[in-house]
Amino acid sequence: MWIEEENKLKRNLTFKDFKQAMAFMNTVADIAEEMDHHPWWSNVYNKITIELTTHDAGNTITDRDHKLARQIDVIYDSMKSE
Ligand SMILES: C[C@H](O)[C@H](O)[C@H]1CNC2=NC(N)=NC(=O)C2=N1
Repeated sequence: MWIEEENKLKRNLTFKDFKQAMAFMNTVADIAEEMDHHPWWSNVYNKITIELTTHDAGNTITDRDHKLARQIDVIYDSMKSE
């Protein structure tokens, strides 16, 4: 699950394969645009590292980060069962 470190929420996710990781990123991208709140993330094959912090608040953790984190958990949990 998420850890709080260096004023960021951090989580590492693993997927079935690269395609599923990309599908996840595209789904989250839509949510991030709707929320106008965007992750810092990196992908290597079926693994994604995500860090959430709020730049507008001086790179601290705000409710916007927790809200996006919850949305990310919902999307990830829905894909794991695929
Ligand atoms: C101009 C734009 O609305 C702001 O820069 C938004 C965009 N996405 C953002 N994402 C994150 N993580 N933090 C922000 O403060 C933020 N601000």
